[in-house]
Amino acid sequence: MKTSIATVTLSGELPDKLEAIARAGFDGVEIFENDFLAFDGSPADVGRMAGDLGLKITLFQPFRDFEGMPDPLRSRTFDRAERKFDVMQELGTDMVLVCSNVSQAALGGIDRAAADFHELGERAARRGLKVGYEALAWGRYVNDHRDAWEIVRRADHPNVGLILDSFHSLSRKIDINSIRSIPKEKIFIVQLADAPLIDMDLLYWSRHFRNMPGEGDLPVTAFTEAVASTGYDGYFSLEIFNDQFRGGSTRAIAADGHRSLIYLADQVRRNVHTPIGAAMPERAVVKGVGFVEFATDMDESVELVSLLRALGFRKTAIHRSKKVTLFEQGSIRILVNTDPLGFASAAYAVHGTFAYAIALNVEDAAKAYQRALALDAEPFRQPVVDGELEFPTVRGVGGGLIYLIDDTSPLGRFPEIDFEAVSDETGIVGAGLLQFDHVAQTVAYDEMLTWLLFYTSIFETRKTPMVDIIDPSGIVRSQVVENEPGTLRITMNGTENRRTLAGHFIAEKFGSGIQHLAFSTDDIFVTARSLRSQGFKPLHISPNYYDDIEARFGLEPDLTERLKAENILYDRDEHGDYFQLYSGTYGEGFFFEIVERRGYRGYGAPNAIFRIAALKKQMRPEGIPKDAV
Ligand SMILES: O=C(O)c1ccc(O)c(O)c1
Ligand SMILES: [Mg+2]
Repeated sequence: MKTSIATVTLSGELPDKLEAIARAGFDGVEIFENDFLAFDGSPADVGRMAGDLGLKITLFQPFRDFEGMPDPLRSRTFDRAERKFDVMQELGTDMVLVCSNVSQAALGGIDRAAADFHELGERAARRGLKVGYEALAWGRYVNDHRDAWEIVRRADHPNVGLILDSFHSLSRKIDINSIRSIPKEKIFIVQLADAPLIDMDLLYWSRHFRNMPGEGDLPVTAFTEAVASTGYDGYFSLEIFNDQFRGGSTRAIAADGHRSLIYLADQVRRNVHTPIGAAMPERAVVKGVGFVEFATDMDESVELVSLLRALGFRKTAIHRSKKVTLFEQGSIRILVNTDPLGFASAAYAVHGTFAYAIALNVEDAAKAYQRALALDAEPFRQPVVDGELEFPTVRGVGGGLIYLIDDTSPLGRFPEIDFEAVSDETGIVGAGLLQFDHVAQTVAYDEMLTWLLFYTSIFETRKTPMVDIIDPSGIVRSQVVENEPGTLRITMNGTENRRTLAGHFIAEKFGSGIQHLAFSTDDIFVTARSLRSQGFKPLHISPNYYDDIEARFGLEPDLTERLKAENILYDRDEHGDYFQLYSGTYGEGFFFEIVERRGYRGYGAPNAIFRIAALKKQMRPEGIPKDAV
């Protein structure tokens, strides 16, 4: 797939945009006229900058309100076009995008528009240029690619072709099969954008809420499949108008864009066997969370370890060459790394005690790694001692690590190979914790789409609709990435407001990362009792909560009493019941959760407000300012 992106997608000045676009790996760039007008240099300077970076200028755009104008406006639009052609020739691009007319002055009529395009084609041809016509979803007469195509067909000029833009076609639910019969040489370029499904005015939706393919809800893959079925082998160009992107990190947004196109090409290649993308292994099937590793130091590890012990974890092994201890319960493994050397200690120096790494147990770690790299994941390596394992590793949220392990290679036997078994003399008995239920990451709001695309493109997962979590100090957006069997569940909470619990965590931890770990049990009451006997102090939940849920769900008073006695939260969905028990907070707001699912598929979002209020109350003395609650 030949990739391109419009400068309008990114924030910053034109040179920064071009640099980020080249660095992300795009082949081409669409120069948006406003970016050029705001730039203090000649068209030739822009052309040279792009050329030096190895970027082809795929398009100059937009040229507005052209077709169907009555005289004398008509002759003026042709004069305007000639001026644009001058700029294009200096820039070194051969194509201009003409978007359908929105002017009140415009006259309708397919033949009139076709005649105008024929003449424009003649003028363009004299200079060796091409004209592409795009139907804006809100065009006055032309707002459907089928009509734009009919105009292009009747214009009947080799220098006039069609520009398809997934947003305009999909936002208006136009049958995309209509694309299949368009001759590929008449499709001059294809623009791609996704968007979340929001019921709003088309123009406003398009100008503010577009996002990268795979980040929204539109069937962009099916659209691209229809384009691919024509044999089209030109550029696929991202054109994303998004307020957040225009205020975001230029490089990060460009990188997301490139990833989105690789992933899209991979899906199209698999679905319709059209070789539009490079072959790569399938999305990795995750069988479970292999372990979570904390970075800490000797002093701070004391409190963490006592919390793990209170949760019923036993020390089972120590690393052969590093200061790393393995704790286990059920199939849950937690590593506590106090080694003064290496990445963990660097992560600790920046963030304090922190769950900085997570191992995903996949079917085939080598293949998963290959796919991650094909999708632009950043590889990570550090020296390992001879005879010890080297996990394939990529950088994850907040600069943390994602190790890839499997059961088919020696990687899965790391506890025997890299560790030496020890026996825990503390007499700790387990509390019935079985496995990781979910890993909750708190991320800066403007990184949520980045990580959503990262997880869903590399791993066999799906996203669930974003929900709003009510923090007493503001809204936190929550997005789940999970797989069908529930062996990988990641919740991402995003916020910009540092008075929320999530925002406080990001601010004090210097960035995004894992804020809580949830473990499963198959009997929450037995677990709660056993934890209590070992000195675990659950998060105290207000008695008012229990009066409310008794009424809301029609619970038996006896059950309500048991929940209240153990500070267990309750929720229910159409699949079953959910029970949640929380620890207090540790450090800047890290905590543990224990859940029992009886068929329930969600994450207890309705309980979040009560849980957050209780956590904040507990943190208040040294944590969040009192007025934050
Ligand atoms: O919003 C617009 O005006 C606009 C302009 C050019 C495009 O290619 C487009 O898709 C939208
Ligand atoms: Mg467009």
